[in-house]
Amino acid sequence: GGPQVIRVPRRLQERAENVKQARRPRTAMVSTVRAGKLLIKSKNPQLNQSAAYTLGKFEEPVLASKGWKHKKSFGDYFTINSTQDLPPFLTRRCPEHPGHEDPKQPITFQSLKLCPEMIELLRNDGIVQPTTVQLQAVPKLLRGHNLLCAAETGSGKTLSYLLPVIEKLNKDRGVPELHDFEPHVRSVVLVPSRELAEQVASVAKVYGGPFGLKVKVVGGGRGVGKIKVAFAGGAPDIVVATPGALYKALKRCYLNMDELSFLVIDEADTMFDPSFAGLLQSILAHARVASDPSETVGPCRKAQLAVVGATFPGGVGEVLGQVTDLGNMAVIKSQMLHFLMPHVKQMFLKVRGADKLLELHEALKAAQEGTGILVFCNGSATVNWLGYALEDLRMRHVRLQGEMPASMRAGIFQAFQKGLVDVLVCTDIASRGLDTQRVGLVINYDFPTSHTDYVHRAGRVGRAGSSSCGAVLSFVTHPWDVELVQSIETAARRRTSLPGMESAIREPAPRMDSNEHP
Ligand SMILES: Nc1ncnc2c1ncn2[C@@H]1O[C@H](COP(=O)(O)OP(=O)(O)OP(=O)(O)O)[C@@H](O)[C@H]1O
Repeated sequence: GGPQVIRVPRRLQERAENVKQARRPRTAMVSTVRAGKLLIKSKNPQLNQSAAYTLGKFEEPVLASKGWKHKKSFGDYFTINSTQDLPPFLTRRCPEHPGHEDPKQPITFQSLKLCPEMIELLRNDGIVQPTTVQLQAVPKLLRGHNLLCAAETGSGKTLSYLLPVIEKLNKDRGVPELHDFEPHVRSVVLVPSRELAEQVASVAKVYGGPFGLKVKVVGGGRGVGKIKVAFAGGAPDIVVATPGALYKALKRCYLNMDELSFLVIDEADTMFDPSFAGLLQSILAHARVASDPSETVGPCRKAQLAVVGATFPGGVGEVLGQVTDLGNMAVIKSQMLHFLMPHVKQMFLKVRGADKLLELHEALKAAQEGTGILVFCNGSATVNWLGYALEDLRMRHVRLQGEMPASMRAGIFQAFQKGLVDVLVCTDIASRGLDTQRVGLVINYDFPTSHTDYVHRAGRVGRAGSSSCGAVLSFVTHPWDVELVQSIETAARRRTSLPGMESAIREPAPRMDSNEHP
């Protein structure tokens, strides 16, 4: 007979069509490109994503870096474009700020109740409007609170604690020095590297010096003699120190923290990292930390504690909860914490290990003369090797890594900072806290091994006071780099914070009672 006709019921037909739809590649279904600026620009234009496109809540983004574990992907690239010209932490107007009468007027430092001399000093440096973190932190510290302050890189955290510290030290001159042999220090700022200590101390001198406050800096690696000398001339008002050096000074009684009014722990996540945590606890044992503002006044006053940082990955809250009562700390957390910076262009290039030097050379040659460039490597050996390779290519640069002797490290960062040389090849030692207003380009020669390191390295550009927003160029070589790249790309496309860092501050671990310790 004739051909057999099988009739498929209409309902079944519809269902089959639905399945086909769902199986169709997503790119063919949803175009992520709209009119206007691109957020993600990929080598394959199909994978571009417009700034105007919003990803659905349950929609999985299609990533430009999807196949990057595969060898075929070498030569592929994509860019996360900047979507705004100004950094998010600059305040223009803030109608919600109490005491700010006219919401149309920009807020100035006047509204922060700093003394007129200080406001004048700031104005001389072109600092007129407080950043969001300064706006929140300064009043809290002036009122005597302990503070946990989490705000993005380059948002002006240094002044947010130094200004109230200086203001209060200036107003309250303390008791005259009685015991010369053991100088009493009134405030201590702890930072993880000697370069950062120098930098914070120089800011403290600029704004504390005119009020007659004495600032000293002590860093490790130079023997106890140097530490002793630093305190030989009597008690400084502000000591900026690395934990190792401060601990030595305390142990040998070159310094005493009995009359301490302020203890600041900057770059908190590094400081609470296992490599420093023990030392930090020993230091904290020398300080009497106030548990509320009423204890910070009077003859038996205790010290205010400020813990400051740009990244608070999971775990920090726990360690912190063991050294201080988190319940009594005022918490400031900026809205953009752990987000990719929207004002910085970030490029990712999948490149073979053997081609990295060539790509780096091209990028350095293409950069505008006079632009500061940081080239990050994951280890000291790579910094040294790359240094020799760049010498062969006659590319002028300086190097900074933690395994250099302290004498060699001295002055290197300043030389770069002053613009004597444009290229600094370094490890993550330079990613933490160093203020690099002149840096226009960060190059990840080696891809960082954590989100935290990516955020801090990228945070060396686009800082408050920088003239341009700058850019980040990352070389991606190994399959194990790819997952991190993919999660960064996903966060960019979804406009969310980087994963794994969200809850560290909001949900601190409950405080462990001392008698519960094993
Ligand atoms: N209100 C302001 N207006 C303009 N520039 C400012 C202001 N406050 C600070 N700055 C400048 O911004 C730069 C960055 O500040 P700072 O080094 O304190 O950033 P940070 O938040 O500590 O960053 P990081 O997390 O990288 O340590 C400094 O050069 C500082 O002088």
